[in-house]
Amino acid sequence: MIGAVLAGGQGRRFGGDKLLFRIDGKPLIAYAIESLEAARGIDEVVIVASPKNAGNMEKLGYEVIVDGLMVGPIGGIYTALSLGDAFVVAGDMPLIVTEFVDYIIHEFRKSGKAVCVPRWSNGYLEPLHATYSAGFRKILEEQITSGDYMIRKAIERINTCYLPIEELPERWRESFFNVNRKEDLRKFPKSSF
Ligand SMILES: Nc1nc2c(ncn2[C@@H]2O[C@H](COP(=O)(O)OP(=O)(O)OP(=O)(O)O)[C@@H](O)[C@H]2O)c(=O)[nH]1
Repeated sequence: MIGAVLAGGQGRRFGGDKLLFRIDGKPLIAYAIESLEAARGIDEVVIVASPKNAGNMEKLGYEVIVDGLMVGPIGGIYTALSLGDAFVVAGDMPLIVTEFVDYIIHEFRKSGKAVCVPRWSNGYLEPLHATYSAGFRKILEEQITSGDYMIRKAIERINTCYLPIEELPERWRESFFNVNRKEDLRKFPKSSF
């Protein structure tokens, strides 16, 4: 299983290159990478970068695959799946709980389904903290070709393994925390920002 970290956004709300923004001396994206590297279910971590970000990400010393589509996170997942089954996260999620990642990978394998994704009781999905099979790439391709880039719609077309978030340990929820704006860094406990 690949661990794929998406790094193709523009960071408009943050105002600049947020994934390289250093928190306690470490680039924001490194936090997500290290949490995935620690997961037992993940063999290799790859950054799925925009052509613009690829060089900088390579400099960090990680494996990079270039997303040539650039149609948003759905294209990042599509690119990651060219390498095989993947657990996909956003690069701006610094508090990923490794135990939760392993739980999702375990449930994915147990279910035999094409996707395993956490879901809130109001129906909201967390598709950037989910496991996808390589076979789901075909469905994503159809969705992208249709011109509608909503990941959710592709997921809802197939028989998916949904994990009810409210029934899981509450401490795992910090996994979903992501940095959109500079102010969000204040919520990041490790930061002295
Ligand atoms: N590979 C890839 N990753 C993407 C793409 N668009 C967004 N991402 C990543 O997906 C995650 C969520 O992105 P967004 O919140 O939509 O965009 P953002 O750049 O983080 O922030 P804004 O520009 O402020 O919306 C981040 O890790 C982005 O780097 C894309 O086209 N390709």
